[in-house]
Amino acid sequence: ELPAGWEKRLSRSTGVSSQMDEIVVGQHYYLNIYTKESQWDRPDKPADPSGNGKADGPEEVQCSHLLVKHSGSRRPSSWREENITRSKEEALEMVKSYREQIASGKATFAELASKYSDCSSARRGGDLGPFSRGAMQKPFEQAAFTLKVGELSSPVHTDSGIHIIQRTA
Ligand SMILES: N=C(N)NCCC[C@H](NC(=O)[C@@H]1CCC/C1=C\[C@H](COP(=O)(O)O)NC(=O)[C@@H](N)Cc1ccccc1)C(N)=O
Repeated sequence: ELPAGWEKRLSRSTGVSSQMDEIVVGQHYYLNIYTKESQWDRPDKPADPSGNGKADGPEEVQCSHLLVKHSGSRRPSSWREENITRSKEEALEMVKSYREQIASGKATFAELASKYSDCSSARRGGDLGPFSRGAMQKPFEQAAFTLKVGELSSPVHTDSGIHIIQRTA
């Protein structure tokens, strides 16, 4: 029997949580149901309800993003283009090209976002301002809260289209 406040879980995906060093699939780990912190070692005492607060990463992040919409976007229209018909594949190629230009220093994030982003935040160089969990679509949130400050995401797919995200704070 587990001490109170713990649940035994099976790690189905890699990167179960930031506390885990090695990343394995199919291993059991233990979840503190209060703080959502996880650990590999079987707990020998009741879970501590007062988390140390570092487990879930920052409460709030600030990001800029460059969004390329496609025919499958939930709203295939933007300030740039009334009716967006490009394919998802084409959008992905464009996003990869923008990412490469930014990563190589050929262009700044703000330059490309203000020219090419299909989001109204283009007029602010892609800046979305600060946001906490629960504001953005899940794939976007997961990527944003995993990035370190200054880091550039790989292409992120949401119902809006394909994003490159840069965490700025
Ligand atoms: N700051 C917030 N809380 N604003 C509400 C965010 C709603 C949220 N949006 C998203 O998850 C994606 C990722 C980032 C932008 C975005 C989508 C769309 C474009 O896609 P579409 O909706 O045509 O499919 N842009 C927006 O929402 C813009 N207002 C973001 C923004 C623009 C200017 C200043 C600040 C924020 C959602 N839950 O749908």
